Amino acid sequence: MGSTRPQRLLRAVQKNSTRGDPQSVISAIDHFCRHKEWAMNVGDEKGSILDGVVSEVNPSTALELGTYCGYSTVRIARLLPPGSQLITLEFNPAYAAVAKQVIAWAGLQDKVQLVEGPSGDLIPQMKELFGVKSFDLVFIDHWKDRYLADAQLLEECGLLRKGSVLLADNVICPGTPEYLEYVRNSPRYESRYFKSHLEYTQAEDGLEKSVFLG
Ligand SMILES: O=C(NC/C=C/[C@H]1O[C@@H](n2cnc(C(F)(F)F)c2)[C@H](O)[C@@H]1O)c1cc([N+](=O)[O-])cc(O)c1O
Ligand SMILES: [Mg+2]
Repeated sequence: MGSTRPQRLLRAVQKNSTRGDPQSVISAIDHFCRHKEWAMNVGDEKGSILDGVVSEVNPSTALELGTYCGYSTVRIARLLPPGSQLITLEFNPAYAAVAKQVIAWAGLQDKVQLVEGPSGDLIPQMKELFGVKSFDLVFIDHWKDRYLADAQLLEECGLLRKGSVLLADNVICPGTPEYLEYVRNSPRYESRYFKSHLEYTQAEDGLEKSVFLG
């Protein structure tokens, strides 16, 4: 059984970065994806926009939908203040296994709770499983046809408060048209588009930042 791309990405991290140094892990993944094998990480260009929003929000509780190999998990967790927590949801056990090792290699395992399963089941359990009152920041980067349903589920479960920030990847490429239409037209959100490029390419893509107004 040959290796998978996530496994090769993990090997590149262990070979080309320093244990306990998140920035070196980020650089090793970006180098691997730019020069060896493309992978669907948010990447360095959109990643800088993500960093800016994380720093601005300075969340005590953050949620990520779609861990994949843990690249954006590391980007977010490295910026979190002491005592804050990032919960990241991953559906695919093989991806979760790789992400756990990437997060541990970066030394960020104490700030991150990686939970395996479908968002539809897990989001309603956030309060009872982790004592979450509400999320200050949600980074949405999972299946594009789940963005809208999961944003509405977060609302319905009372997991958003006045000022909670949703940051969505890929709103242009591959695109999330119904989510975009919702957050841009709903009176419950103040939404803004950050134009960028699809990771490691020159294609247009961007992030949509939407503040929940309560
Ligand atoms: O399809 C893309 N991303 C889909 C990403 C999907 C990832 O989210 C996980 N997930 C599914 N449900 C959950 C939850 F939350 F339920 F646990 C987590 C999946 O297992 C997968 O690891 C994509 C594609 C391109 N591209 O250029 O094609 C570029 C990108 O940046 C992309 O993100
Ligand atoms: Mg993405």
